[in-house]
Order: sequence, then structure tokens, then C-alpha cells
Amino acid sequence: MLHIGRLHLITDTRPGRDPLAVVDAALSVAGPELVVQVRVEDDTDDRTAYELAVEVARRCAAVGASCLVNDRLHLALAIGAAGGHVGARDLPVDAARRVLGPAAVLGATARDPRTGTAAVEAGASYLGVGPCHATSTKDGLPAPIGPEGIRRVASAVPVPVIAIGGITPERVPALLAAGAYGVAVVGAVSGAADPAQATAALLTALTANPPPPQPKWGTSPGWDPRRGSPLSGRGAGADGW
Ligand SMILES: Cc1ncc(COP(=O)(O)OP(=O)(O)O)c(N)n1
Ligand SMILES: Cc1nc(C(=O)O)sc1CCOP(=O)(O)O
Ligand SMILES: [Mg+2]
Repeated sequence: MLHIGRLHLITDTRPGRDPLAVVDAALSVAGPELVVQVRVEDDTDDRTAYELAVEVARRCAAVGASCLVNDRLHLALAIGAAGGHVGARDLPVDAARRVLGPAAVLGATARDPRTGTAAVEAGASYLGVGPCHATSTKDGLPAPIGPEGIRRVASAVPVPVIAIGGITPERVPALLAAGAYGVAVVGAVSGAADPAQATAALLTALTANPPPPQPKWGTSPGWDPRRGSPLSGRGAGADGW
């Protein structure tokens, strides 16, 4: 089974931010424990996104941390990232899996058990589930689902759940108790006066609350290349798999 880190730092590329300085600070504290997800604004051109992703991947590689790319899977492939993350308006999970291949980490956004189960069946390695709490980082999200929303999804799927949206160290214990394996943050680190100290506080909250053993994760169907492509006419159920 793939190893997936428990603390995901998502880059903040809004005007006035310095995503690489924040990544450097977080990596200096978390090292290989950290997953950095490269996420850029929708109107950022691919060249700019690529240049940021190259720098993030280089920094991650230097300390053994993982780098994922949000949405733009061609960039994930181009920079040799560990994988990518997709949501409802991105490539469907099965298509994303075909792009990235069977060995990659593939995250998918889910807000309820039905979507989460479908994403796992389609090949997701982990689920990003939220928004757990109100966030000022992203507009247009549905109402927060809280720890109870995490519990509903986590109890339904055989893959790690990464809680997202308004995460702070103080909120971590309730989310882990609800079944989250880890957390993804933007503002808690990027908006902090001291991003290194903020990273340390999140790591402390996570390690003080280790996840319970999850034998069910080993049973995840993950991605089965025998499913073929929708374009090939082959697929789960079509010939009895
Ligand atoms: C860990 C994690 N969870 C959820 C998301 C959100 O992805 P998505 O719904 O595709 O929205 P955008 O981030 O693309 O705006 C995420 N990126 N990471
Ligand atoms: C990018 C993103 N996706 C979300 C979702 O719920 O799908 S919440 C979110 C932003 C998270 O930022 P912060 O840690 O500052 O709240
Ligand atoms: Mg997306």
C-alpha cells in the first residue's frame, strides 16, 4: 500500500503570498512527514504553475517529503510528482488514474459517503473531505460538515481521509476522533506569523492523536488496470469483474 503523509500543506498563491518561503519553513520542521500539494489560482498559466511546481518538488525531494499537484495532472507527470488531487470539476477519478498510472498517489475530493465510495471504486488512494469548518481561503464551498461529516465518510471508505477547511491545531483532535487520518491546510500555515511554528503545532496535534489501526485500508480496490478505459468499452461489471 502507498504511504500517504498525515499533514498536507496546500500552496497559497494568492497575490501577496510567498508560497516557496512557506514551503521552506514547513519543510524545515516537518521534513519527510509533509505532503506539499501545489495548488495555483485558476487563472494562473501553465508555465507559471510548472515553474512553481518544479521548485516545490525540488525542495520536497531534498528532505524526502512528497509533492502532489492539484488539478493539473500533466504538471504532476512533468515534474515527477508523487501524484495529484482532483475534485468535482476536474478529470473524473478513473480518468485521472489512467493519466497518473497505478503507482501514483491520487487524491479525490468527497463531501459525502456516496461520492467518497465512488471515488475509491474509481481509483482514489485517499479522500480530501470538507469543508470541515468555515474557510476564508476558497469561495463557493458548501456549508461546513464538521467532525460528523468526516465520520460519515471515513466510516464508509477503505482509504485514508484527509480533513480540509478551516483546520487549526485545536480542531485536529475532534477530526481525528471522527476518523480522519490527517489534515490539509492552507491558512493555518500560510497565514501564520511564523509558518514553521504553525507547522510544528499541527504536527504535534497529529502525533498526539495517532490514527487507530486501519486494516480495512489494505482492502481498498484502488485502481485495477483490467477495468480498462471507458473508450475501450471494457469496465467493471461489463464482463463480470
Ligand atoms: C486534500 C484536498 N482536499 C480537497 C481539495 C479540493 O479539491 P477541489 O474540490 O478540486 O478544489 P480545488 O482545490 O481544485 O479548488 C484539495 N485541493 N485538497
Ligand atoms: C482548497 C480547499 N478545498 C476545500 C474543500 O472543502 O474542498 S477547503 C479549501 C481551502 C482550505 O484552506 P484553509 O486551510 O485556509 O481553510
Ligand atoms: Mg480541483
